[in-house]
Amino acid sequence: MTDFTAEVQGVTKRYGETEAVRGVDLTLAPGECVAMVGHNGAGKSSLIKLMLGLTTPTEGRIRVLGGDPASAACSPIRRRIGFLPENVAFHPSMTGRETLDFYARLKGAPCRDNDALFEKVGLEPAAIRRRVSTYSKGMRQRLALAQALLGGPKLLFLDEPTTGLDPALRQSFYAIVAELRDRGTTILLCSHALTELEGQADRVVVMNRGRKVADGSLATLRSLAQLPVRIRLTLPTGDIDALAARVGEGAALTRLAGGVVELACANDDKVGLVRRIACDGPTVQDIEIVQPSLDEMYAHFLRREAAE
Ligand SMILES: Nc1ncnc2c1ncn2[C@@H]1O[C@H](COP(=O)(O)OP(=O)(O)OP(=O)(O)O)[C@@H](O)[C@H]1O
Repeated sequence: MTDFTAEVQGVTKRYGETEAVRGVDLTLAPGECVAMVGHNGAGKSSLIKLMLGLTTPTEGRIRVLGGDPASAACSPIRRRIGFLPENVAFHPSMTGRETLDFYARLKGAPCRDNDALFEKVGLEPAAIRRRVSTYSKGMRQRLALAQALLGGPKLLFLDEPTTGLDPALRQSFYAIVAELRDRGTTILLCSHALTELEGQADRVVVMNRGRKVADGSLATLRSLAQLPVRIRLTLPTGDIDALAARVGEGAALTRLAGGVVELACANDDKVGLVRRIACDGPTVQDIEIVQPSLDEMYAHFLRREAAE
């Protein structure tokens, strides 16, 4: 018996000549929210389909909620899994309520819980009565999320859930994700919108051409990547030369627009550098420390993989 909600061990998935997933090990612990990132064709959807039991591994082993998700005996397990696919297509002539009732029956979930689900995802009663063909992209995505939440899943797969949503909708979407995670739902979230994943995920898994090339918390990935930290300073233009003399060669200095200067240094050097600047140095009006973004770390791990 394993403590993990999902466990992928040495899994390879081949479609003919194409190796979509190559020797991947991955675990999802109960209540964890894990972000999976990777280029188009990196193998993210293939991995999700394997964990859903829609396909079977060419090599390796998968356990989800204590069983093999693809086995016929595990349909009770599959009922505890929610899935929001990348491109959701609902029948246009069905109303929101008819659609959710239909999926509830397929999943063996009680239709009486659907009103609570509509409320959770923010679909108003008037919208529920309308045909899906009249829905905006945001409303369709809310309905898709309600569909994924049918039956109160213990494990939730969200494939590109916020594509095409406006910033306010994305925020409300992530608020729902945070609430689910707080209640113990394990979540695997795929996205290309790396910046918005920062602060949402406990762990980030980076996929490249079917392989897992990095796996850890943002802090772990930052320390592995050893990318420079940027210190942005606003100061009078006349003081920039004095600043350059003071920081010496320990940090690369770049002049940005609006009297802003950026210093790039190793993370371990940043506190010492800020002290040197602050002590009787040039007149600094503002200071901002910018950690490497998930975009930069992602690019770093892909470069490293290519070099290897
Ligand atoms: N059913 C299939 N038959 C043949 N090849 C497939 C099949 N499904 C996926 N592939 C191939 O496997 C590789 C991985 O595809 P996958 O859809 O898993 O990537 P992805 O990371 O989800 O990409 P995207 O971000 O574009 O959704 C790609 O080369 C794709 O063409």
